[in-house]
Amino acid sequence: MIEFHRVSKAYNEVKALDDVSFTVHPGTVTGFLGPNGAGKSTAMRILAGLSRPTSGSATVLGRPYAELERPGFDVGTLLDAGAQHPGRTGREVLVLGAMMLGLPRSRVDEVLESVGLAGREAGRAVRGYSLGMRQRLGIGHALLGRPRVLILDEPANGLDPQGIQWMRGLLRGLADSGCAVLLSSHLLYEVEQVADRIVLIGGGRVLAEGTLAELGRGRSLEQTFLDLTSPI
Ligand SMILES: Nc1ncnc2c1ncn2[C@@H]1O[C@H](COP(=O)(O)OP(=O)(O)OP(=O)(O)O)[C@@H](O)[C@H]1O
Repeated sequence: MIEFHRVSKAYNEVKALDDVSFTVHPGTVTGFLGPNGAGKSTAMRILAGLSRPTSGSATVLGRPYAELERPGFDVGTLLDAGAQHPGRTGREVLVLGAMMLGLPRSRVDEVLESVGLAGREAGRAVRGYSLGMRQRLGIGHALLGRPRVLILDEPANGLDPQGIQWMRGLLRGLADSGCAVLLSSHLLYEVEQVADRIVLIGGGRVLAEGTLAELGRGRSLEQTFLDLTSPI
């Protein structure tokens, strides 16, 4: 479970988040949408303990990230696919992550297999990876500890059609097994395929929240997005 309770974040005079409240329940994928600069990354960074809210609270499984006792097993994050050291191989990145969690090497092999990077790809340096391969590695890193909560910032960026289809199945399977998944994306068609609920933000405020059917009322998600976020 993820909960934002009246979260605000100001960067000097810029209000990146303004009184944001919403909940992501176990067993669901929640699409987190909004135009550029809406505040999605800021909200996800606060949730993952990388930034502090000016006021309000963001919690994972009932606690702020910093207070989780087993963060690597509770929550998996993909906030920046470019964050891995370019000189490390994909396997090394995951081995380091597994070591930090006290997991066996066999878990690394399982994850490499499940994200489609097993074999030769695992032994290549990350600097030679395409964006899609980096996203797969980042998703694998997030999944290492079999977390119950996933925070994914634009994970479909750079994935090819097979990759997008794979990720759809992966997220659906994780949610069906009880995970709470928060997924930001600008690929509205993709979100429409996989999300159970939508949180739409603009200018740091929640503009709409609900199931696709509740939000759309017969419109496509793209049309709903444009209707709610376009200046009048
Ligand atoms: N470190 C920072 N310092 C100052 N302003 C910031 C900082 N980080 C974000 N902002 C501002 O906060 C607002 C929200 O930015 P944020 O990156 O959260 O939006 P976003 O919804 O993730 O956008 P995008 O879809 O473009 O990734 C923007 O006005 C941005 O300029």
